[in-house]
Amino acid sequence: MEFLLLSLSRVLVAFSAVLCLFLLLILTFSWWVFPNQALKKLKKCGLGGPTPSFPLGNIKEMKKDIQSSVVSSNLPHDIHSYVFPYFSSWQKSYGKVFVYWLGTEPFLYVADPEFLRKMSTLVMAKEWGKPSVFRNDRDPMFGSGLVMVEGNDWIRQRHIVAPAFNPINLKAMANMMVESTNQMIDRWATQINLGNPKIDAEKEIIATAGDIIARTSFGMKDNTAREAIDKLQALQMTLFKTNRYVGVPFGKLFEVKKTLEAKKLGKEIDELLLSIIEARKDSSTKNSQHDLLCLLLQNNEIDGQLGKTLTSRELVDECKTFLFGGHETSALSITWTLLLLAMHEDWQNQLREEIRQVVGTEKLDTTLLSGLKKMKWVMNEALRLYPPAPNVQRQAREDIKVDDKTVPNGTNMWIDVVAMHHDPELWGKDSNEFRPERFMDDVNGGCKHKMGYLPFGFGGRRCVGRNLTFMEYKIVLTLLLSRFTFKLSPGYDHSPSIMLSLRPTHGLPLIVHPL
Ligand code: HEM
Repeated sequence: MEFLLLSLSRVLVAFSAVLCLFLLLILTFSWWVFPNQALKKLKKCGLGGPTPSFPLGNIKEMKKDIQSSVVSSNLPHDIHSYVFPYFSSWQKSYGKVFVYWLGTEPFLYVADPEFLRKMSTLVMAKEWGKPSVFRNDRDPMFGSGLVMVEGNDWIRQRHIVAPAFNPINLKAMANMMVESTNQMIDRWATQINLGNPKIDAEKEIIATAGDIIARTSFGMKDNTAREAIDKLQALQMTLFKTNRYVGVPFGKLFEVKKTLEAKKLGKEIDELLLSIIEARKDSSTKNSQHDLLCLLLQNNEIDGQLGKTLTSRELVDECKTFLFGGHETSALSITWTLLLLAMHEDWQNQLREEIRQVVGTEKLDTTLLSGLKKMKWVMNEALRLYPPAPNVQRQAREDIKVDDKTVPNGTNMWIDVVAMHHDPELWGKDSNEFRPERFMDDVNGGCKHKMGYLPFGFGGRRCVGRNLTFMEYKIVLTLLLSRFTFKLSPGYDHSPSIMLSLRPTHGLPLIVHPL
């Protein structure tokens, strides 16, 4: 018996030793050998950048730079070195195209529109990848929805999703937008009547945009949709407000609690959305409503005959993408505009006058909104100075040769939209000033390169929801400007920050007065 126990313990010791050796080998290869091979290859391909340390890559410097960055009080719109201090300082040493590392994942930084143009003439939309490291990390938020999917699956999904956003379908959603905005206006009026003209505009606009996207996605102010939006916001906090180590091998082990929390929230959101979708499929009114879900289900039926459909899983992921992507970005484009208009009362007055001339002062006729030209310039300028989506991402799925450089297959790409939108070489000396008239005669705002202005991304993967945003933007601004005048509250603290999207960290308090 004693002999048996002794033999068993020896086997266990030997097994543990082999296991440790195996783990050590995995760590050595993933933390050292593979990243070093990739680093050498990138250098050989002509791509330099800050030296990474393994296994964190350049994460340490990035975190340190964020803590020490200060927004310039003279030039409040010169935000690049504030929101991306590390990119701003690396640009000075390595130029507008270089490689940096998130853990053991190489990222090609691009702030040169000509480099981007050359790459995108070589790679078609369906051939681009989305960084696997982000796809994996953000799975609870976007799943395999249109934002993340690649190849033939992307073509199939885009083919079904894009028609839902055509102008005729969007027109049918305008009334829902007007109704939600009017409810916000009533709240503001009540608060002002009670003697409190200080409105937390960011919070209000985010809530209203949430209402609008719940209605445009699911047709009604469904509490289930509202609950899903609240959970998506909690998920965003969990994923982007923590000290996580994306790209670092086994990085999730540093934040097990947050990872599990994100998974749980993702699952709860999926269940909520699935219940809405299944109920709609069984509903007798499924074909008579004018919301995005109804349009997706209709397109699904038509395309089903060609064997191209969205599965229930994909429908859930699409709805999740609309709820989060469509809500947050649109709300921020309006919020940043309110900041800019509060700082430039002359533009408030110009827009008010345009509204009076084009749409009048009676009940809003949304078919007239396309005549609001100056409002479009203001929107474009706000999206330039404060792009809600501050970067665009891709991953190379083949070697891409641009002049003397080769971007190897598998390299992730981070296209720095904030940098390009503020670059004086592209926009001139006044690149950090609010000058909507630069868009008067040019949809690119006079940018010296047609790929230097990318608020909605580029190529075949450009944002599918932009027309919905334009309509929402014009409705909310028209109704607000027709009722109120506003200026910045003295308590406003200008500190934009990145939480996936570009947000005002401490909200936007405005002092609002009825006209
Ligand atoms: C101001 C508002 C918005 C901004 C700034 C914005 C920005 C973007 C950007 C930068 C991309 C990535 C494009 C690329 O990779 O080249 C994108 C993609 C996308 N957006 Fe938007 N977006 C906005 C509104 C919306 C709305 C309202 C919806 C839907 C309700 C939406 C749904 C999507 C979807 C589904 C994609 C993926 C498209 C694809 O990969 O084929 N977005 N958006």
